[in-house]
Parts: sequence; C-alpha cells; structure tokens
Amino acid sequence: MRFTKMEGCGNDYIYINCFEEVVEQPEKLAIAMSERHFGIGADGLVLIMPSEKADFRMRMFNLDGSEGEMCGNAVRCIGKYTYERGLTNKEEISLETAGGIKYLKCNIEKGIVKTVRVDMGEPILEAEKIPVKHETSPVIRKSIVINNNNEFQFTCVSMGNPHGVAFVEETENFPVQEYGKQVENNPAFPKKTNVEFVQLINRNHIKMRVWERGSGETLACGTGACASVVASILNGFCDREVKVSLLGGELTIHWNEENNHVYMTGPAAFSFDGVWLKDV
Ligand SMILES: N[C@@H](CCC[C@H](N)C(=O)O)C(=O)O
Repeated sequence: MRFTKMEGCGNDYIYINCFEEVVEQPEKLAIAMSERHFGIGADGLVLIMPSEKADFRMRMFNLDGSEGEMCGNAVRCIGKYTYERGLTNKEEISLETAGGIKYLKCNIEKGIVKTVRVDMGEPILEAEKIPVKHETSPVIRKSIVINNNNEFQFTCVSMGNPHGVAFVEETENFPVQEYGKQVENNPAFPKKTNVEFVQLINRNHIKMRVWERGSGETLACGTGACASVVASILNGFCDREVKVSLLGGELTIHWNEENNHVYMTGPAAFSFDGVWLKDV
C-alpha cells in the first residue's frame, strides 16, 4: 500500500490516497503504521477519499486507532496534497470531515502550495455539544478537578472535536504529559478531550502546548490552536487575530467578529513517500 508522510508544524500523519488504495481496517492500520519502531512512526493516519458532498473527504485516526472528527493540520496537508499531486487544479476546495465541511484556500507560488488558509467554521461553546459535563454553559474558566485533586480552570470549546484550554504561567517546563493524560480521561469529558496549556505573551501572541486525545503530546494541533485563541478572546486576553507558537511551528488564527468563523493559516509539507509491506 502506497502512503505519503506529511507534517503541518511537526504534527505528522501518514496519508493514504483512497482514490488509488483500498483501506479495510483503518483503526488497526493507524495503530500499526503510527508505531515509531515497528511501523512508520506518526501521530496517526489520514485517509483522502471521494465525497458526495464536497470536493474530497477526510477521515483521520489517532495513533491509538480512535477516530477524530477534525484535524486542522491534516486539513492543510490535504490542501497541499490534492493540489500538488494533481487530484484537483482548484486553489479553493471543500473538504468533508466528521466535524462538518471545511473550505480551504491554497496560497500557491510557482505551483507549490506555500500555506493554506482554512475556514474552520464557528466554534461550538454549548457544554452539551462539546461535550463537557458542567452545571454552567458555556464553560469559561471553570474549575475541573483532576484525578490527584489538582484543580484547573478550563475553557471548553469544540472545533468539531473537543478541547479543554487552561491558562498557565509558562508552557516550557509545564508537566503537559502528566496533567494532559489525566484531563483527557476525566469523566467530565464523555468523549474524552484534547487538552491545551496556554501561555499568554501579549494580545496578539500566545504559546501553546497540547496533549491530544488518542495521540498524547504532539508538536502542534490546528484545532487546538483555534480553540486556544477562541478561549483567549472569550476571557478578554487577546484581540481577534493571534499568532500561536507551538513546539513545531506557528499558526495564525483569526476569529472573525462578523460571521463568527475561525480562520487558520499555516504551512503544510511533504516528508516522504513509501510503500507499506506489512499485513495489517
Ligand atoms: N492534530 C489535530 C487534531 C487531531 C484529532 C484529535 N487528537 C482528536 O481526537 O480530536 C489538529 O491539528 O487539529
């Protein structure tokens, strides 16, 4: 089975072109391929598929085989893949995801997609729809006690997938791996959650580290960057356009006041092509 390894700000996935390849057990394949010693090594698996509702369809699987509704970094990579590999000649495409249809605009120079701007749609703030169990809705800087009696104030946002955002003094030495796992599996989040730890730099710049549901700490998360900017604005910390510094790169997020849509702009890159020879 032919595959392509791509990354967006270091958030790396294995992409399979399902116009040419047949994937029968994507959950199992995601686990096997993502493994960094016996497999290819990645944060998960992404399928590029035909769609009846949009130009293309994306399905994404975390490295534990669970399916995510949305993936911001993968959406940008699909923009680059479909244009540069000749699946489309359109600079603007629509993409069906389990988190709704997203609209992408590729910024192209001499046939190369340099960055992709994605209309990520409206953030979802109703607790039930995220979903998060809390007596108030929206959940803006509300205490959630995690396993070992540590209490964090979370702002909860769905960008098609669930996110819990906590503001911390600094991200560099913050124990993301310890707390991230505990929050991901906290019963307050019936579908588990992605967890973002955010340091405010100024009104137009934040730093963020992420613990992803199903994948652990990754170098970047596009939906997480959007959720973090929405959370920062809701708390009155930031203006409408914010640079997000992640471990693997930078994204620009704009939450448009007029139409309530969140726009994400950032890079996408090919790493290598390969052929998977194992049975799964
Ligand atoms: N890396 C992603 C998000 C991937 C899915 C997530 N782990 C989930 O289960 O919701 C991004 O760039 O948005």
